[in-house]
Amino acid sequence: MILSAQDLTGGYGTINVLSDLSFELGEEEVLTVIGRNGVGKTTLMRVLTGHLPKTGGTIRFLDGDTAGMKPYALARAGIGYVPQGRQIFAKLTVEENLLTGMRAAGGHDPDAMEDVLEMFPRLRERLGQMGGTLSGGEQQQLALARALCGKPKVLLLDEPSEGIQPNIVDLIGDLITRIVKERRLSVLLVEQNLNLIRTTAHRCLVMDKGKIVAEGPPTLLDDEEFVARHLAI
Ligand SMILES: Nc1ncnc2c1ncn2[C@@H]1O[C@H](COP(=O)(O)OP(=O)(O)OP(=O)(O)O)[C@@H](O)[C@H]1O
Repeated sequence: MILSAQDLTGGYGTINVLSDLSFELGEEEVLTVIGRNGVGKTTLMRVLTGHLPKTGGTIRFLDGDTAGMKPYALARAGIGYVPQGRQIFAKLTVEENLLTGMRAAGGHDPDAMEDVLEMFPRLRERLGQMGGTLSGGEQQQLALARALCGKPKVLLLDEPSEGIQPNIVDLIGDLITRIVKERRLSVLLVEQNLNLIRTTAHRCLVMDKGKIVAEGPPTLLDDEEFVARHLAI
């Protein structure tokens, strides 16, 4: 087990969105979090990465309690995060964006950049281009590459398929599978895209009203009624 939450609560001010939420992410596991709009998936990612405070419960990463750790400390410790909407720096070049990923994790390792560019030939061709002028699919690749530049041990991805055409979604799926195999990473993936879940996930957590209400293999998604109940599609 590399990352876990036990009885986690948290949210915005006095509004608790997460309600006694518990899960465990195993080593080299791709664990998908599914659930309808507004059940708290992004809130969970933000609490796990220290961008929102928890109000109760415990988060453990690599056998240590993360209580009190700020986002930069969690990034340095090895929690990589690609937020919803990608949030790359529009006015920085692709290369500068990648360097911010390295610095956020506390280092400057030219080999890390080279390793990442080997996975993303499209970005290598565009190192000098402004982030904001990339296509949506290229921006998602940049966000993923930037997180990988920090050599994380766990990657938290919030809806990487959002607003992206199907062939790039397939590419992102291949990259996730490759990253897990080659870098021995674990991935917590918030996703609504059935194809991406089916091709990458080892296990699914189903979230409703701030809690995990079910858990099982991706074959859960073969049940249309289940999909209609728990996915926002
Ligand atoms: N900054 C905020 N202040 C107050 N409430 C918020 C804030 N951001 C989100 N919420 C509320 O928290 C709840 C959970 O939102 P969250 O974004 O975590 O859901 P989600 O499952 O990620 O949804 P989606 O699938 O639409 O991205 C929602 O009711 C939302 O309105």
